[in-house]
Amino acid sequence: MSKKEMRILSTDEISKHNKEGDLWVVIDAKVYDLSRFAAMHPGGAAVLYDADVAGQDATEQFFGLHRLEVLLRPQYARLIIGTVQGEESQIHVPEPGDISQVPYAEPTWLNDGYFSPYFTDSHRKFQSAVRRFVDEYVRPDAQAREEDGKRPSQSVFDKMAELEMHAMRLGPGKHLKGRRLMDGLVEPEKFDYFHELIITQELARCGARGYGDGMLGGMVIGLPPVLNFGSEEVKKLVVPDVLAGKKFICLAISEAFAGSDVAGLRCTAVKSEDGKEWIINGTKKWITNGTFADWFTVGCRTDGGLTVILVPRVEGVETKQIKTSYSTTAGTAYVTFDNVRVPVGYTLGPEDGGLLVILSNFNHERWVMCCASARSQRHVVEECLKWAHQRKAFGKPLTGQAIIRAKLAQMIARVEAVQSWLENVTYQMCNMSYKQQSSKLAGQIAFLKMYCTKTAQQTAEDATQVFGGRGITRTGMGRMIEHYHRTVPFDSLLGGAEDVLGDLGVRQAIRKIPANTRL
Ligand code: HEM
Repeated sequence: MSKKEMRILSTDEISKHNKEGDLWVVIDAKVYDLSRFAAMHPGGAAVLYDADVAGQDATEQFFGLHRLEVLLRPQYARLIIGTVQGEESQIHVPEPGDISQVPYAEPTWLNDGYFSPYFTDSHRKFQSAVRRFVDEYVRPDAQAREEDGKRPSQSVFDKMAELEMHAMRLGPGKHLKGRRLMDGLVEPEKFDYFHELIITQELARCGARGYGDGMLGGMVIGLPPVLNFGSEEVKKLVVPDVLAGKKFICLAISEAFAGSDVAGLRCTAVKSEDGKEWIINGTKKWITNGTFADWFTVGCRTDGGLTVILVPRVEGVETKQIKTSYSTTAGTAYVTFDNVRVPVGYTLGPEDGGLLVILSNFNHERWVMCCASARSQRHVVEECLKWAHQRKAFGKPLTGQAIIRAKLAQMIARVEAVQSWLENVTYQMCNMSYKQQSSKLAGQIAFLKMYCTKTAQQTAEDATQVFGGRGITRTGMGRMIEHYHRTVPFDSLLGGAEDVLGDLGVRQAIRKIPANTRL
């Protein structure tokens, strides 16, 4: 209905429409005609004929039971016939790009009146553009694909490619040279890890974990070995199409036989008699984006150790979807290589020196996961604050219960700690050479990831208690919490299991204790 046709209705008039076949309800100063909808209402017709609802202002009841997004669906927005005389809508409908005004819903650097030693004007402009883009194009696709399990839409990949977002997700480096980043907002040489953190955190706000990995998680970990260790010929073959979002690549290391223990891999590569080809046999498991990948960066056992080899989807390569507890939109695959022949020129890094190739990428991969995990955790804090504020139980909002406030306190403290530590590590990355990062940050990043994912799980547990039954329901008020609680273990396993990482950090620290130190 156009604004012109909107009627201004008195509360007296509205209250007369309070029965079956003639039912009006007020929500946030807008009058909804539910006469025909009542029979189709998912919550049943009876609740709408209640004396407190029919012909009355049911705003509070509505928001105790539904998310704001319900009212924004076009089929429901059409039910509005007018507004209440002398009243104005009080509820803010977020616009693409908006910064949330809920305390702790944003990292401090994005809140008015707070300061940051790390984020510059360039980062702020960049954040604002990325958020608008994600709100407009990525979030709707994320929610739809998370439901139907298909991979992220090609139209979204294409739009991201126009802005060079795929290239930026690999971090600062030579691969950005000559590219127009975010419509020219950042010069390639000025792009740093804080810009990358922003992209990762903005994407994580979609609250769709399977989609988050489907959104080329495989590229973020599978392409760096090509960029850093591939021949010029191989790079030319692979990099342009992958960064244009036209072809897909994944990292294929873990197997049913070996996960964190990369030295125990069983997939083999042997040279053909003429020495010109590798012949690859074996299997890989949990390969993100594997179902739709055109290229696989594969860790293989060779005569003298491990070798990383780029494998195209050729004869002998097969991929099967693995059903995990997040959606199939991530394209998690079981991959089999059956006498697959690839040119020896596709070797990435030194023959038998693959361990270095694999390890060299771990810090960045884990740091990316920390960025996403910290932001998802914050999204849950926002959901809990909003819910506790609008939901009434025992005659008062949930925020009136001390036990709920205590849970919120822990959640907020955890997410603030995680983000502050993350920003510190990111600052170190911006100022260290790659070599320095490997020696000084491997332990820091391992601990940070361990801490991010431990606190994430505590927050998932607390949030589920705060939401009650809704926290275990896939639709409605608690759907974000149900999703988070179900998918939170992914971060604690992918890129290095929590306990393995903690141990790695301690072992590195022990090695660096000066030999001449004593209590
Ligand atoms: C414009 C008006 C309304 C629309 C479009 C609407 C729509 C919906 C939808 C789509 C659901 C499914 C759950 C979800 O997606 O959140 C639902 C559930 C429900 N609705 Fe409504 N509704 C309206 C008004 C009301 C009002 C005024 C009440 C007041 C009592 C109410 C009570 C319920 C209940 C009890 C449920 C079940 C909630 C649950 O399973 O947790 N609805 N409604």
